[in-house]
Amino acid sequence: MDRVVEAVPDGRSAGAPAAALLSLDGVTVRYPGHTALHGVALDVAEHETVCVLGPSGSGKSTLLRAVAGLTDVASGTVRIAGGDQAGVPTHRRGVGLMFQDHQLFPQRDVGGNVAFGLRMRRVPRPEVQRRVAELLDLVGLPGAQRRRVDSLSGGEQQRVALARALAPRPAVLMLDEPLGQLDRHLRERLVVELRELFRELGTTVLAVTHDQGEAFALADRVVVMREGRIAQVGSPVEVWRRPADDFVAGFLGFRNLTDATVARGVADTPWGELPVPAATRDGRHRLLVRPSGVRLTAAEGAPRATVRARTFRGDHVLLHLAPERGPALEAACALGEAPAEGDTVGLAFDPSEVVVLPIASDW
Ligand SMILES: Nc1ncnc2c1ncn2[C@@H]1O[C@H](COP(=O)(O)OP(=O)(O)OP(=O)(O)O)[C@@H](O)[C@H]1O
Repeated sequence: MDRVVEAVPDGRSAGAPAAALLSLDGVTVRYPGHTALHGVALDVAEHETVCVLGPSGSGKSTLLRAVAGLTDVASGTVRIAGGDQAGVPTHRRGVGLMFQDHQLFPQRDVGGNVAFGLRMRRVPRPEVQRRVAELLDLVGLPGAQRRRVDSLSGGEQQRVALARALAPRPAVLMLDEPLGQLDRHLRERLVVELRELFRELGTTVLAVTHDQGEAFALADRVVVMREGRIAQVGSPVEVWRRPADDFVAGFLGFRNLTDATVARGVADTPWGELPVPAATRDGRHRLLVRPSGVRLTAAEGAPRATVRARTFRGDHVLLHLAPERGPALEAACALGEAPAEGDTVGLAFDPSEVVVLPIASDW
């Protein structure tokens, strides 16, 4: 039963890692007429990669900007290596930035752009050339030193911006949608290479991305934001297996969510009765049933559903089901066993794939 999961009560404030290089404490950011961050607390350990996820407008970019000193902090503290950054300008914070709107220098060629931070730090020319070549290889633009920036596609420019941010090997590298415009194939390759590179360089990374897959592949810990607050912090596995609440579960793409009343290990739900993890207390709960916990069965008397659609998911098929009772359900099904659209199937539920969430959120 190691896959039985209960929502972690402290999921919203998962433990601070040791030796925080970057530390936010009670950080509030206000724009005219709008509070974008509400007392955010977050520690990022040295050498750690933390990815911030969340819906549009939840404050992800504002969090990065507050750390970088690009946005005023109304209250609270940002510390880097223990030092309070209040009043410290961006260029003295030891942070490397790659932001969506961070333009390249159009008058410089690719090599000149990547070398910029190194030249500012008076790194010797042969070392600059070596590092620039190495970084351009890494981002998939080998030998592009002499190319004009305006001759590059948007995706290529993004790769140059990434190389430029990495070049000075900053203490904290901050990335806002670093791979946003790249095609999937390149993104997947770069995520793996970036992770290796960050490990090798010992870089501490705070990144914002819309792409869950990217965040989960890149991060040691993910932060899920909601309306200017942290909804959950944890390792990708923790967050995936134990979403702190309904919001996080929904944000991760889980659709099988329902209110339920539990008595003696059985939940009364709109889909009928289903078994829940043995440790679940009796009473009202919010339940998440993972698609892998919705099984098809030929058993007599099982609740029935019609297959509305099937989505190919690489190693399985996601079935979109219309149950006779209750709202739509998603079920993960092995490739060779997927029923056809329009088929009627029997349903069974696996309690080890049922997650018990808090009934109400205090947002
Ligand atoms: N300069 C500004 N003035 C006023 N409001 C702003 C400003 N910048 C951001 N906001 C607002 O603050 C909130 C948080 O914005 P932020 O850009 O941090 O969100 P985000 O999570 O990064 O969104 P996205 O994923 O769309 O980039 C939003 O409601 C946004 O409209």
